[in-house]
Amino acid sequence: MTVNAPKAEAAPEAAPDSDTSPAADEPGARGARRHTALPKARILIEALPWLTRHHGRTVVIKFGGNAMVDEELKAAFAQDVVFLRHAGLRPVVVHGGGPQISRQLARLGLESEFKAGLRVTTPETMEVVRMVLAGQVQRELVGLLNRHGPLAVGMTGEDAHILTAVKRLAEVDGEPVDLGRVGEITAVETGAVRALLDNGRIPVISSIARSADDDHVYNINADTAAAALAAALGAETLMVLTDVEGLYADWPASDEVISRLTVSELERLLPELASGMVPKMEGCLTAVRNGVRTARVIDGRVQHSILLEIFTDEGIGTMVVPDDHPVPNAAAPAAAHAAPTEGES
Ligand SMILES: Nc1ncnc2c1ncn2[C@@H]1O[C@H](COP(=O)(O)OP(=O)(O)O)[C@@H](O)[C@H]1O
Ligand SMILES: CC(=O)N[C@@H](CCC(=O)OP(=O)(O)O)C(=O)O
Repeated sequence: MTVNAPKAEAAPEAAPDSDTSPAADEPGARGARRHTALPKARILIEALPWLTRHHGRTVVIKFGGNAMVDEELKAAFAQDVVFLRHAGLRPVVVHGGGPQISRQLARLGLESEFKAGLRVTTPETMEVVRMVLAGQVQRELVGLLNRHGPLAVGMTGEDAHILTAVKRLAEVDGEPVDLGRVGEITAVETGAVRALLDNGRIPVISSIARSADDDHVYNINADTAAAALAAALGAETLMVLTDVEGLYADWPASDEVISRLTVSELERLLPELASGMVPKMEGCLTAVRNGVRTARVIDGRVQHSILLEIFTDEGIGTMVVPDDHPVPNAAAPAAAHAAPTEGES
């Protein structure tokens, strides 16, 4: 048994502890090292209420194509998700890749056209969507996560009937508009996702759905797919990572972020929102209406934004809560995301 060692167990990649070196054996050296490690212990202890609160809970994280800004951010995203998994949560990643799809279409000389915020998807476009989401973006995320161990398993909504959809029409100026192979989710089959979670894995899901007649596949907005999955899994939290700080109250005129919204407040606000935020906020609304405890839109450009959101009272972004969700103590710092108390997240 090691008593009062500066570190009971070295991190796998850390240099071997220098306990046995002559310098470390000098009486002052041990005391000083213990002292310098204390802030780390405090940070860990600060996270205890959140760790307790979220243990064993499912968190669906939507990683948007616009938030995948650089290699460092993507690596930090993967670290956060693996951290959640090792902290006893059950993270599920649903990813987008809109900009990546548009780039590939441009390379092929195909145009990207959006109506009501959704990509007009011809059968030819659908092939590119599937190739980019399942063959590139998903593979990259799975690879980044699996640098930390055999954790992530990639799937699309087609696999094991996870997502089934029917054709979705958009509405533009009050008129129905045909978007081609864009789908509206009609059923979510969570068996395969739950089995992976029970097995300690991290499912990484591309936003593509099968059609009920198995005739073809549908392009699904990734925010919508993440929200449907969060609801079907009975997730604790839906976390949408994007390229802005959260929902701006008066975008683009001001950058004042709305930190907390109830379902009723969001319902009133929704008709006024501009296109990028519409699927996100509709998704948050659907998720919370269907039992997800909180849905959050956070800034994916901030390194470790997921950990900040889950484990600290420095929560960032916009949080959507049920109407009867307890209002946090207004006197507490960062009131919208203050430390969890009974019934709070
Ligand atoms: N009220 C709003 N608050 C914040 N962003 C908004 C708002 N209305 C529209 N947007 C736009 O929505 C964008 C995010 O949506 P999107 O580009 O689809 O991102 P992602 O790829 O992460 O899904 C922002 O970059 C911003 O331009
Ligand atoms: C129907 C529809 O618009 N599908 C999206 C799917 C990807 C997506 O949603 O990616 P982001 O999350 O990065 O925006 C698209 O084709 O761009």
